Amino acid sequence: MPTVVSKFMEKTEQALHINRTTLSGAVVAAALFAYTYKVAYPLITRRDDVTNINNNLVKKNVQTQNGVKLKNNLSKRQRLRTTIPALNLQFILQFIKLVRIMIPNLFCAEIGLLTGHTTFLFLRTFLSIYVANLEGAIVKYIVRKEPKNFSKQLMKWFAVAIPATFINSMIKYLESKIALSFRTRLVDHSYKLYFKNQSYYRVTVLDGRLDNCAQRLTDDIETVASTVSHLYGQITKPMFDILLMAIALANLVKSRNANLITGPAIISGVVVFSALVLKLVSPRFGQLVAQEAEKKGYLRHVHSRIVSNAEEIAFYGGHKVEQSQLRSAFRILSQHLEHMFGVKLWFVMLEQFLMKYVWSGTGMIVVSLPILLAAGPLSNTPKPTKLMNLPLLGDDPSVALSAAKMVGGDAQDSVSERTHYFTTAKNLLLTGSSAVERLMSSYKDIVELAGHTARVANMFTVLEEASKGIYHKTMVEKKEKCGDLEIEFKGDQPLAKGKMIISTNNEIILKDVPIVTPNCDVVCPSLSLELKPSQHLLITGPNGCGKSSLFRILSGLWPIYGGELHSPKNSMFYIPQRPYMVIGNLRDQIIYPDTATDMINKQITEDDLLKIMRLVHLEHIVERDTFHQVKDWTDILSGGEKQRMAIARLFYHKPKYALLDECTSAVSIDVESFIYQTAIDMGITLLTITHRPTLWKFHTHILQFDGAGAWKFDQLNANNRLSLKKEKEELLKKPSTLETTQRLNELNKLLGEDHN
Ligand SMILES: Nc1ncnc2c1ncn2[C@@H]1O[C@H](COP(=O)(O)OP(=O)(O)OP(=O)(O)O)[C@@H](O)[C@H]1O
Repeated sequence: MPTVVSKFMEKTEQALHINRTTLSGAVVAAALFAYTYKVAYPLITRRDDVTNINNNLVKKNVQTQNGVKLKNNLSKRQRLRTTIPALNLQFILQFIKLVRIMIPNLFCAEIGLLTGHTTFLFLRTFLSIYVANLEGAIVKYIVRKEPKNFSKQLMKWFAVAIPATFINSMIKYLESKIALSFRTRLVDHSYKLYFKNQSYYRVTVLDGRLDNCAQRLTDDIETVASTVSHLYGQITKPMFDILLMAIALANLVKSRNANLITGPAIISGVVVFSALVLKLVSPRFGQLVAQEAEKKGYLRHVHSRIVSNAEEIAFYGGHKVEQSQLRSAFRILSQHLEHMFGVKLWFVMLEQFLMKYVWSGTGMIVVSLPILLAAGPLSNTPKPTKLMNLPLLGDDPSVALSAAKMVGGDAQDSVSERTHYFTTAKNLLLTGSSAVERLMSSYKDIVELAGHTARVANMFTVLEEASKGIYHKTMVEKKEKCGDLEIEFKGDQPLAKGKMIISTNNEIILKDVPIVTPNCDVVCPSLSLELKPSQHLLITGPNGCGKSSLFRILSGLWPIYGGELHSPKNSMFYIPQRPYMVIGNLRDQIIYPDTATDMINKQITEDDLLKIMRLVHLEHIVERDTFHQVKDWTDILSGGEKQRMAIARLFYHKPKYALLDECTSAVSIDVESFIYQTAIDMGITLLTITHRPTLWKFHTHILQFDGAGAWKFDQLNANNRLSLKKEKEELLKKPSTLETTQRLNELNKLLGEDHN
């Protein structure tokens, strides 16, 4: 072996015209380059990790209010490190999870598509070898000046072109079909999770783990599906190529009576060494693409905010601020891309150097070894090889003969025979090495896939957990005690220990239920009340005292951290101050969230809808636009019209309880009173948040929050009004503070004595 190495060095020195010292210097320089890269790169990414954490902290800091402090940064950083996407066990587990969604069983359509794709890939490998030989034969007949044979081969060549182009197109077609099929499976799965138990709300409000769910649901899923489909072909095809080339090459080398161990051993050694070097210096592509997706998502988010608030921004003339925010979001993305390009530049350079030059050089050395190390002029007449027997060469005897000559059939001319051997072996090696190159460069794609896989798999995990009521709101400082309320924590997360019970007698009962925000701020430590059907409740209190939060708790949107909530199933209908308008026609606005089929099943006709529209004084819209015009109703309807449309929705659904959150603030007082009376006549029990005293008379009970966690639940009658008057008189005697002024304003509104 040492003699082989020494001879190899000698030949290399001669070939490159350099001495041994220069050669050793080059090797040391290459090693130094690899080492520097390995040391420098982690430094770059370490800085990147910190930037990323700081960005996250700043973002979360803005979100956390009411004195909630940030948690220990160090443990966060450590946690972040462990979740950096890369080619590791975590990626494999996440990938298996996605594969089980994309290919649910062995008899699904995707397996059929993959089998078809594999068959076509295999056929292409055979076909390219066949075409290569056919081209060789064409060249041979040109050289021999045999027009008849030349035409015959050319006809074959054209005949082969038809299946060849068909196979190539089919490969592309099937790759796209597989990508779409995978995407459909992933999208179906994610939509199911996204809409299960209001997860779309929970992940945005209650959970802090998914920063931009829309980006993951669209772009990331698409990238995972198309990359997996592309990688399948990119890995399978080179494997076929390597296998077939290796068989052909082994037969060829055997024909030279050369050692079958040394050559493959050297090639394998070099390939393994290059793979190790590349792995060692490879940038964290997974992490980089995950960060890129996050930044793209943020840019998209800023754009969509401008679209949905265009009118407000235009009124304020806020284009400068919005433009600077858009620019800054784009700058963050472009800086990241620049950083990525820079990192890729060095890696691609090294990759090209190893794969294009080191491998080709090694290949040339290996195929030349049987010639260079031969003891004298070639004495053995090479035997016909198995290569000739391969069906790949076609059934034309002249082609087979030509191949036989190429691999050494012409014993009289040893120089030309050695040239033929070398050329054939080199061609086979080049095809094989380009296949290995494609396989190795797939590594980069796989690591990039890891980034997108991590984002999609994490999204599935968070959606699954959110639908089960498991949340992780990061950066919340433990507030174990607030007034009389103790919140129990498991690790970092507060435990929602309250009970939700379905009421069988249609009553709403709250027993010691605290109102706690998703940031764990306790707005009211304990609330108890009982409400029967037809007991209409008026809810009052200063801003931020928890009125709307009570509705969120009653609707089951927010978890309850203690006590018991009894409420009837599917019997509450919430109407906010700014009602939501759905995509669709006028009928869809009224019946939302019912569909047209639901409406037919309920035997409600368009005449009934027209009657409802008359009740809310919107019949002119039906006359103008009909029930079937699809328009952007959010922009077309005025604020008051939208509120009346939401009331039309209430009259259509006729729920047991209506949760009305200042939902008629833009409706004129006479129409408002009519609407309230109609709702009561329909048998709907009202829970109303309002500051309008004119609505007093429609309610039987009152719940008053004081803004400091205390509350009063009472019947609303003349006595009650008297007690409010008494409270006002006492307040007037006290020195004026912010609290007393606020309460006085509140009482004035309730008593209808607000003269401002
Ligand atoms: N999604 C949320 N995450 C964290 N805190 C929230 C969230 N929504 C509301 N809060 C906080 O909960 C508290 C009560 O809010 P709520 O909306 O119930 O007030 P409100 O009494 O309806 O006020 P207003 O009369 O102004 O509508 C406020 O301090 C608010 O900042």
